[in-house]
Amino acid sequence: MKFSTVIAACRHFSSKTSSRYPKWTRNNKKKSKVDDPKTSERTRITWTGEQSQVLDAISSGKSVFITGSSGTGKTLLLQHIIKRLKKLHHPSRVFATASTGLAACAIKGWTLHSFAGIGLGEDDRQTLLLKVISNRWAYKRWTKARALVIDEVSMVDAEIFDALEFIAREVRGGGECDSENKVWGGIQLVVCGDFFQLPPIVKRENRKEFAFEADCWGSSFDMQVELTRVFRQSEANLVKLLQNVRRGEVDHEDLDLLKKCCTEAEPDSSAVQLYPRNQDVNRVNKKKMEDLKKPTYIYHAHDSGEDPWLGQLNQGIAPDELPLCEGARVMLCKNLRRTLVNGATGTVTKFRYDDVAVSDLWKTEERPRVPMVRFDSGLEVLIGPEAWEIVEGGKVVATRKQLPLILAWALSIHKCQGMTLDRLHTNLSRAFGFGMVYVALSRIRMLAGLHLAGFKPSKIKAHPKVLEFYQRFSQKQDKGVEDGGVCEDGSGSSDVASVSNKTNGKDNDINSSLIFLYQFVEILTVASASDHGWRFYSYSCFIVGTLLFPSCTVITRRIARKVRKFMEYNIGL
Ligand SMILES: Nc1ncnc2c1ncn2[C@@H]1O[C@H](COP(=O)(O)OP(=O)(O)OP(=O)(O)O)[C@@H](O)[C@H]1O
Repeated sequence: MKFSTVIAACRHFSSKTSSRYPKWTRNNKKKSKVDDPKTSERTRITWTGEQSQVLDAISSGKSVFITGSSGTGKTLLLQHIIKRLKKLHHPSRVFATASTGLAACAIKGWTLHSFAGIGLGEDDRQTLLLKVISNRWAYKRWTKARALVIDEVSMVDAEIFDALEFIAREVRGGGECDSENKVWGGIQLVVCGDFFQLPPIVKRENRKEFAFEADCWGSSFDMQVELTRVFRQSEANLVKLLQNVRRGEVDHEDLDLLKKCCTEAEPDSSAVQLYPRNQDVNRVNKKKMEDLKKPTYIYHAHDSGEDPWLGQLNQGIAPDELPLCEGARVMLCKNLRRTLVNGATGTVTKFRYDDVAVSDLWKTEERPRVPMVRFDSGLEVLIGPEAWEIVEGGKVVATRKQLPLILAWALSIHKCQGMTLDRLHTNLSRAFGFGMVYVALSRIRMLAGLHLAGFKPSKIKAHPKVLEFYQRFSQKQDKGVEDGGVCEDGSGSSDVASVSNKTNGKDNDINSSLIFLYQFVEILTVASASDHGWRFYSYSCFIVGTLLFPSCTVITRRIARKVRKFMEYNIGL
């Protein structure tokens, strides 16, 4: 049999069986501590049954939709899923994205739009596809991806969701996986979010609003799971109140609880103030600055780049103009290091001259000053300017340089999604749209930490389509029809999920071996045509040798990974 025939057969088999399965890291018997489904020793997390089932499903290559009310650990679980996906596939082939910049920061990922290369995403899907194809970097990301994570899906509309699926299928069709007709082009998809929280901003009329209305939604997932255990709050009456607010159906008991939280007193200085509208946020922050009666330094952002991207900088997180004085409450709007992350709050203690940190900024000043911030964690740090970039087609098209701080006595509700707060002061009488009251209230840990300056029961509302979606969702779970239906008590459909996982596990073992063999043959082919042939041949001989002795499997895998990395970086495979 000819060598090329063997390759063709292997290629065919691997695409038929499992293009979305990982190639090199299957059957790792020795699990890392962080990835143990039950316990993560490093952070002392005990996963619930539902969370463990999701992790198992991810390991067996399934596409999963994870939902659940606020504080059920979706983001935490997602962070571990990303680590696991990176081990399963390869870090460079796993793309973590979120619909907003803040949510993207929480998972150290991209915004969905910038990953996809679809600009603002307002065109029809054919135009968006052309945009991706003409953008070398975006095209490469799509072809390279083995796994795609999308967080805060409640803010992604149905048409974008369908367009992305179309792009994935078209771009990857006939590629390495020959996954033309596979949904999402064979990418393992992990989508997370709570549709009762903030909805997408839909500018065009008649545009389908929610991602679950997308044509491809049903076929995109092997498993859909609702996490039901709330971790953020432990008080039973608060958990019940929030569950009812989420569904827009509060009773007298809930209203009484909320009334008890209403206060006319000035908020505690350590409480974060949340408002539905930016005007209120700016008004409160300005007034607080004035009350301090301290010399104020104004930091103007330095922007460079081309239109229309320059205009987009103003929609970003870093403010155009940042007034600061001693005693100002601030929040970090960029991850600086592991202990200083986006969302960390603190107080400006003093200003220091720092010629180096601000050498290319604020040159007009006699001597540039930067603020020293004491964060609530106790850390005191001098904060220098940072850069935010908008990248299109691998090219930086606009840059903003500014201090990575925003005033934080008050914040907009859109900026607080995903946060956990100990003390919250809010006026929800001007809330607009669905889910806003729920997002604001569900930030707090305890009722004692909640102070309401204004509140109207009529502002508590859930979207009828979302209610219907979750009703259908729980009916499916109850019947155990869906593959991945997981019930809180572990009954019913959870059994269906585990059986299906086991069957897939067996298949995966076979797929894994075949894919491994296919990769090996592929390496030999490339090796024979490459300048680095001698190196590949020696690696290959080693692989063949160790394959004959099963006890050497670990070494084989290490070598195999090394070969693959080498090929990726040197030959661009
Ligand atoms: N299995 C677990 N064991 C212990 N604590 C957990 C577990 N899962 C989540 N938590 C904790 O619960 C809190 C809320 O988690 P997280 O922020 O991930 O929730 P979320 O569902 O993403 O909330 P939101 O929808 O509001 O963003 C965090 O403090 C997290 O550490």
